[in-house]
Amino acid sequence: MKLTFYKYQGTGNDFVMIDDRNEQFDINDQKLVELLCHRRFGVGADGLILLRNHTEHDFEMVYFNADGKVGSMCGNGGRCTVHFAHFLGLFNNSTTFWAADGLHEAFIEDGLVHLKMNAPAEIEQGDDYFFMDTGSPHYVQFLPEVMELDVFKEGRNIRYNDRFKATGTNVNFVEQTAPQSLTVRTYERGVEDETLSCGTGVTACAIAASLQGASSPVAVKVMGGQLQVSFDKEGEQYSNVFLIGPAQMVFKGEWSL
Ligand SMILES: N[C@@H](CCC[C@H](N)C(=O)O)C(=O)O
Repeated sequence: MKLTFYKYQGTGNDFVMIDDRNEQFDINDQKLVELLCHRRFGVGADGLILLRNHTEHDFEMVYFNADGKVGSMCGNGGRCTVHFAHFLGLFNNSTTFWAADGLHEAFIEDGLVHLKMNAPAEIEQGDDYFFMDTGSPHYVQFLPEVMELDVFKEGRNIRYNDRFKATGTNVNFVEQTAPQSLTVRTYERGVEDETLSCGTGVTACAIAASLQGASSPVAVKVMGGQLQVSFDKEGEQYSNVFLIGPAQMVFKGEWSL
């Protein structure tokens, strides 16, 4: 039996994408997801996404991390799934879809996917960090010269500290390069390594930057490209948070089961 898949990338965060509207994929097959994502024995990806039908919305996105476990929200994966849904003809101009953290709206304009993100319900601010959930949990730390940092080592230290080791967190290191511009590098839980981009992470970093004076939109450079985050802010309440950036179908393939 053959499994048809599409390889996607959004600013270098890459995914195995499967049209699973007939629900043939066994979501409990953690080993298969892990193998498909494996960079030597499989297709290679940071995560795997199933596009499924939804009773009230255009589609549902089911996201798995590269470790094979069902994940929380993935912002870049969401942007890629919107592109894929448009490719499949599931919407024309704008769409609504269901994901792990609930409802999302999106549209494609000038080749960029605009994905509405769920604003964090609360934001923890420590001496040298922010922590919030933008669909996935994110620890955010500002520092100078982020390109000099050993992100794998420093990210792993935080992800596996006493507070986070049980459920994990993603860890973002941010350099503010101009009042409205950030450079972000992220250690991702479930991949357990630095990835080239993390959409929910970039969203958290832009919100953290706005709490320190940045206004919307915030331009964010990541290892795999350029993203933008726009939002409305009233006090510490955020709404209309949009993650904006490119999404690309790289190739189509078949996996023999
Ligand atoms: N790459 C993602 C985040 C995916 C989820 C993350 N690995 C987690 O387990 O929290 C993104 O673009 O948001």
